[in-house]
Amino acid sequence: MAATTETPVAPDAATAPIVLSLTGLVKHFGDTIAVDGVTLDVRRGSFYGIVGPNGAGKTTTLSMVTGLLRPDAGRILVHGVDAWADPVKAKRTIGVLPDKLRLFDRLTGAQLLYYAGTLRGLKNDVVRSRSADLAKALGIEDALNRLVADYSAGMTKKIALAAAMIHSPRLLVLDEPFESVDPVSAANVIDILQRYVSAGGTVVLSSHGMDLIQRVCDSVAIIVRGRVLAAGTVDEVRGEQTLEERFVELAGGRKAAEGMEWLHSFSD
Ligand SMILES: Nc1ncnc2c1ncn2[C@@H]1O[C@H](COP(=O)(O)OP(=O)(O)OP(=O)(O)O)[C@@H](O)[C@H]1O
Repeated sequence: MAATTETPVAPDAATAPIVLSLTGLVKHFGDTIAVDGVTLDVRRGSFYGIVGPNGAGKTTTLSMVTGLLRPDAGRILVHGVDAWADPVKAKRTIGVLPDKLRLFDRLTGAQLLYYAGTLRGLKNDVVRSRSADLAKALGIEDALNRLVADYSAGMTKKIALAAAMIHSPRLLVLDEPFESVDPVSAANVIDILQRYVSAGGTVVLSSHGMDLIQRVCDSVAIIVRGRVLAAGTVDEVRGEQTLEERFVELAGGRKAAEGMEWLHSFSD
């Protein structure tokens, strides 16, 4: 894909404060090193993409940022607050869309949003009006009174996204927000997020959608085997290539489709 003039502009490094700072993050699971010294800075007003192959450590990194997993080593500062020394203060400013959605799915969508909003200290009427706004923007108004357990995958993602945003956090950490979401809804969500970023919010998201990251994000980090192999503005990271080409290069290239002839010898 050719370079576009629409590439989002990264916040000015000289003036925009760092709202999320990761230094030397490490996480092991037994003998597996899931995250191996991740260091990243995200500035206010940034739309920051995290990409990497399956198993690269993206979810593990984001889970440490949002307080779901304790790091073995390293430091996370959210708006200058150490996320593991003072998690209550740090979490107040974050909205989280976790990867494995563990929602209270015996609640209706409206009840889930009510729970999310009141947990964050919002008054009843504020929760109700924001729930209505979010449901309308995400196209799930008709589903608000149905049990979340009965939602489709995309609808579940949307209600979780609404729950992450309802308290208008300064920083949104979204793990694969567009997975299972249809293209029209994804475009609506992007629109909402772009307006949020223009107003000074910050988005950090992981995704496998290289075109989407290249189009929407101003900055990106490519994580491979638990390490940041490239980070910076999207244009810095991709250089003369598309982001996808750069990603494939750093991830070790594509494997030639050799062998597997058995798959073409149809057994019936
Ligand atoms: N709870 C866990 N117990 C054991 N190993 C884990 C656990 N969570 C993650 N891992 C391992 O850590 C590594 C990184 O996983 P992670 O889920 O962070 O990758 P990812 O980049 O988010 O991948 P994907 O793109 O497939 O979602 C993988 O090898 C994974 O098997």
